[in-house]
Amino acid sequence: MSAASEPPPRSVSRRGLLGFAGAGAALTAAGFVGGRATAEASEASQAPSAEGAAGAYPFYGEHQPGIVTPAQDRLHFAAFDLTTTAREDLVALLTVWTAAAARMTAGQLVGDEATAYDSPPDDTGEAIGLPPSRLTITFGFGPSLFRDAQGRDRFGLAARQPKALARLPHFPADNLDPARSDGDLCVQACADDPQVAVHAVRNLSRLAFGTAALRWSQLGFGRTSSTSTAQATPRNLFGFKDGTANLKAEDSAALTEHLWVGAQDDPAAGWLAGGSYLVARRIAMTIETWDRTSLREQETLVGRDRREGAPLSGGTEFSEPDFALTGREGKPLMALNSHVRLAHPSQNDGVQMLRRGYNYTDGNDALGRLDAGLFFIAYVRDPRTHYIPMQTRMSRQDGLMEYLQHRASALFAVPPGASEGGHIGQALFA
Ligand SMILES: C=CC1=C(C)c2cc3[nH]c(cc4nc(cc5[nH]c(cc1n2)c(C)c5CCC(=O)O)C(CCC(=O)O)=C4C)c(C)c3C=C
Ligand SMILES: [Fe+2]
Repeated sequence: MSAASEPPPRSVSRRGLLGFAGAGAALTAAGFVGGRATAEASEASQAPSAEGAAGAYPFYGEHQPGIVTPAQDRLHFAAFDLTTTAREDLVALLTVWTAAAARMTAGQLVGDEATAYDSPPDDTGEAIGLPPSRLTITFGFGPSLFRDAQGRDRFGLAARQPKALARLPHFPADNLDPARSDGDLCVQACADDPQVAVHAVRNLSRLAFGTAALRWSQLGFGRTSSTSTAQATPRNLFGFKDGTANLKAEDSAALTEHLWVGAQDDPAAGWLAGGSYLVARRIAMTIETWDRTSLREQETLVGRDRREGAPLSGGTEFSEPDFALTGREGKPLMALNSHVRLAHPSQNDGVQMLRRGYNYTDGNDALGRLDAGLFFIAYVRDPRTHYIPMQTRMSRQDGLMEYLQHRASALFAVPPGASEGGHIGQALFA
């Protein structure tokens, strides 16, 4: 389903209370899927929250939600490592996660509120009474799910590992923290309310207890992209519009060409057809230095003007840059080391990506400098053609790199959407 035909969010309140086997029995999928109807919980009588802010996207569909879905305002991203060695535990986890994700995106609690008074509640509770807030939950599989660091087949899946799913290479100037990089599984939770996004990751993490453990996580605020032509372009922490020339949900031909994995892309990994690849990079921005840089220099490095986001070669925000145009001194108006020039499809064999990143701030250092930046997320059809060459070139030549540090990195294969009654990644295990 293209985003243009994606059903609009429904307005509901977070209160339906279909049954859910508690955390202890969480991984017995049947206990979850067959859940008991227990509509008598106290929250069920709460008044629905305000309409309008209450949009709900369906979880099931051809593609996973949270990719071409109009980017929400908040992010909670998490990577998990499996602690089990049993394939059936992995399948049970994906089954339980799928059902829980469908419930939470619909604005429901994950479990049965009518649990024994002396047991911990099935749902952690902090989203009770909150609307769905356009929550989407998107799951991905890391290379280490297929083979461990020694190349051993962990779950009998190695033969089906996509060729493009390998740890990203070390790029020039990378300064990565391994503890914040990679992971067997990932969960991207996006919503307009941070509490709803955090609730989603927290409950999925809780359901994984005994099967998978949180490896790293990242909060994001302020989307740094538009994924629909209906959205206004937001700004990143450098103060520039970000997302202008992004792939947009309405351009279904471009999505087919650059975003979705095709059925013939990798015959051994046919299970990924209709899915995509998710690149995650935690990029620290030295904003104090940036803030002491002239506007002229800032705009030259980006290649666009700060106010309108128009290319420096002229026009308005959505005008195509003219890389041949030169100024009075004979220099190109779009500098050779400008970010937009180096990232433009014309410099990258025509490839495009769907960017879906968020701003982040995580405190400050002893000198009072903010630990802030961009949690870069991009979805691509094939990272070998659509990300790695561009990143290599940008790491070497992009003038913005003087103000950036890539601190974490991960790549995940994002399976297609699940159908009702099935689970995420089901075709991988068939
Ligand atoms: C390798 C991919 C990219 C990384 C990493 C990246 C980091 C990054 N970008 C900005 C700010 C802007 N990026 C803009 C455009 C843009 N960036 C990429 C790719 C990466 N960016 C692409 C493909 C594009 C589109 C290029 C085009 O077709 O014109 C812009 C301009 C506005 C826009 O079109 O979105 C800004 C501003 C930062 C600050 C950053 C790392 C922190
Ligand atoms: Fe960029």
